Amino acid sequence: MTKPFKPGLSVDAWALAVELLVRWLENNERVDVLLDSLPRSLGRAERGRCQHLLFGAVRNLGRIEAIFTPMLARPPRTAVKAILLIAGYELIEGGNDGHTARVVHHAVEQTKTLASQPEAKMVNAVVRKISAALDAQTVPAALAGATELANYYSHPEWLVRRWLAQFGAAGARELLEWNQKPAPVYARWRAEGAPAGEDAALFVATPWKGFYEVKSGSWARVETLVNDGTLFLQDPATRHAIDLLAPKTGEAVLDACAAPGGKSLAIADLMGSGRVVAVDLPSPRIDRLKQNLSRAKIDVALVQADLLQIERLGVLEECNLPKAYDAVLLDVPCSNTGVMRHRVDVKWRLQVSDFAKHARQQGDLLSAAARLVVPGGRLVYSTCSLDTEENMDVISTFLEKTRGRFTLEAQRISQPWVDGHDGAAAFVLRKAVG
Ligand SMILES: C[S@@+](CC[C@H](N)C(=O)[O-])C[C@H]1O[C@@H](n2cnc3c(N)ncnc32)[C@H](O)[C@@H]1O
Repeated sequence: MTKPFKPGLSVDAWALAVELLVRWLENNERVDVLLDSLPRSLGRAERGRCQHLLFGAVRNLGRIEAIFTPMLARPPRTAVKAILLIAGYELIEGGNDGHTARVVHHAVEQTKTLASQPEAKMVNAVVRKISAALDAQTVPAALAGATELANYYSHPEWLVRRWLAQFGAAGARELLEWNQKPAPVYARWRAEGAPAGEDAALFVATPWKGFYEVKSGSWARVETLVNDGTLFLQDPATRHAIDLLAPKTGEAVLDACAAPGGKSLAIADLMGSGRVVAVDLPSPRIDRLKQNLSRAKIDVALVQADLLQIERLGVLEECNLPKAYDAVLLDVPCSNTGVMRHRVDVKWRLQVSDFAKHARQQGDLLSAAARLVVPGGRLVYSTCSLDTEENMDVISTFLEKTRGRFTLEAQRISQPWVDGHDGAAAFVLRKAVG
């Protein structure tokens, strides 16, 4: 086990990445939560390097583990496994002449401090063999089976099988390749116009109106722009739900699963005036929602409540808020299969049974949200899932259950390998007038 953080201690990013990876391997803590636990005193560059190594190792875990596991007589201690994974990721990343020798040397020196001298000897031999094995690997052939794809592209085999069945060999392969690339950071520019003056140099324009890619190394200034509300860090895929909701000035709009508030803010930005109500369960996510909503130009009411109970308990009436809304957005919890490039640990947490579990919850939330729509009003159901079971299947079941009281007017599905950004799905349903 590596040493725990000590405030004020001078630490290097590599050792910190090993420590976080140990915690992830042992306790399955979420990687974003682990990163949040890094000491505040850590410099921006070290924090960035630590994140890069941790994400890279988690993203490539399956491929590296499949190489080194058969080389070892018994499983290594977790700290040594973390060292092998991070060194393995550095080898995958590649570098100039002498890169392998530098990676081996560094991993060996770190093992002496973070583990033990005998383990350093083993790391020396195994990292060299990982390098040779990676050099010998070739990209799987066009019709490679699920096992080979799962190993090479570092995904659970059951998930690869599911994607092969849903997206075909070419789509599944492109999705796997997509998920293995480091994800750019995107921002939605909230201020008038586009980034100008010195700020223009921090961003790359995208084909998606209002969205910019944040250039690496821009973070110091970008953080200020986030804090003063000029921009919001958000993937272009989020626009689909907002476009379909089409909130208008003066309307009453409910964001029924709002935290951390990216879509509430986009709704408020479009409306100019009107009533926006943001609902989410009481949880620590509410603090981020509050913080983000304080940046909206119009008044957004925040309600901490369970959407499934909101009507029965008369929560909206108690808060003097409308009981029904011109437009309701329901951005449900889901498998996150559309955002795995950003959320690198999701693929290792997900279980095949999660899809049905999510679909049941999504169906219940959809029925609850539907009761809060005025006659003639619109209900947008959205996910960041690519999976039919959480998208069209949920909508079909809902339409069947509501027997003509709602009509599906439009849908948008983005697939990363087709659209060039995160995956998402959005469906707009119109409530009958009578
Ligand atoms: C995908 S996230 C929403 C993201 C948000 N719309 C945004 O753009 O920032 C799903 C949210 O649904 C919330 N949620 C789950 N069950 C809920 C319930 N029964 N009532 C209210 N909110 C719920 C979760 O707490 C979570 O914040």
